[in-house]
Amino acid sequence: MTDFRAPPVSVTIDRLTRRLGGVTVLDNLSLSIARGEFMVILGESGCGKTTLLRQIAGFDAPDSGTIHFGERLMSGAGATVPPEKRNLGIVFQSYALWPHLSVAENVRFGLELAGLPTQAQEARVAQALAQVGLSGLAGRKPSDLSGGQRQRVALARCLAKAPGLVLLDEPLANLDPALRQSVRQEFVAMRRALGSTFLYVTHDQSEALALADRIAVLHQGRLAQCGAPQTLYRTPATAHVARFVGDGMLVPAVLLGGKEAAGFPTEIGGLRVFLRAKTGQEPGVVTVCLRAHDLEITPPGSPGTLAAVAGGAMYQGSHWRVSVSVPSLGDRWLELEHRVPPPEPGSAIGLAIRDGWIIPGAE
Ligand SMILES: Nc1ncnc2c1ncn2[C@@H]1O[C@H](COP(=O)(O)OP(=O)(O)OP(=O)(O)O)[C@@H](O)[C@H]1O
Repeated sequence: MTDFRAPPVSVTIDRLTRRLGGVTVLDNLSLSIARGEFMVILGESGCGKTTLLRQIAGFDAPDSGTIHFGERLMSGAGATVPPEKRNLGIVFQSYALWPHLSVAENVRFGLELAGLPTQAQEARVAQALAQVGLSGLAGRKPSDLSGGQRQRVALARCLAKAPGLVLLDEPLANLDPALRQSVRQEFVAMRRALGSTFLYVTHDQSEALALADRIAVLHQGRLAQCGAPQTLYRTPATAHVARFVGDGMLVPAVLLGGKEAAGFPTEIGGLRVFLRAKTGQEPGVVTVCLRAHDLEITPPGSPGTLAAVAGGAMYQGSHWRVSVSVPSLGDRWLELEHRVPPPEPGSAIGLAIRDGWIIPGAE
């Protein structure tokens, strides 16, 4: 069979600004997505994710800034290439299927518009439906499908079209947790089958961490950080990213000096520990991001630990998630992962800090 897939495109967003109803929804945003990359746009509700996707799809034009696909100017600087001329596949959370058409007709719809010969259309539809496991349901109407099956039809439509760029707007939002996991796997398979560039919008950090080559965190219409999932998790650029990706706990601290063999000497609540920091971080008051697995309960009074008090614990299967309160940090509550039954609430404990990341700059 001939390869009908469109080559993946790169997307370059340069200083894009969009104001809506007097609010700057996208604020001087620049972002480059490589050919064939799986980029996830992550951010809380209202940060501008859908507005950005609409800009890339060509449903809306920017106030300033440009969008290029490869070398080709798509939006801004006088250009407005309409959505149907952008060779896109779009998967919405609402599925956006035609209710009066069958599953196969929905998948075929875009191919008819593209003027593909009937036989080639049939072949692509059959192949796409087989890929998402819906061959047996080709004649059904969308109303006779489950939510997961409907979303698979939307994926099949995308597969059949084989575009250079696939945009996905919260595609799992309407599915229950069990289905989410399996449809998520479909995205991975679809990406492998198409080789297209994927741009996936979500507010769900676990989806982002699981799927992305790189994650772009959007905060109030600006790019807070863009990098590989591990980079965002281990070295968040801002307090917002630390909290939003991996539920980082933020504590005040004092960086005491430059890097030593064990790391950057830092004082947290009166305890001297060695942490990670960006090269060139100035000593002084800083904010530290701690993860639950960086903390450890020790016997009370153990050397090199903070005096703390055990709080409640929640059993999570492989471990307990335990809350502890630290008097020298103003009775701040921290959470940690504990592999054996935890101490009774109210018990005095020691708290060891094994790792932590100093948020760059003074916050
Ligand atoms: N046409 C409009 N007029 C005025 N404000 C708008 C308009 N469209 C969007 N906004 C505002 O712009 C902001 C960003 O909206 P957008 O839909 O892009 O956010 P989002 O990150 O996709 O949120 P969600 O995850 O809830 O879908 C919101 O505060 C929204 O209220």
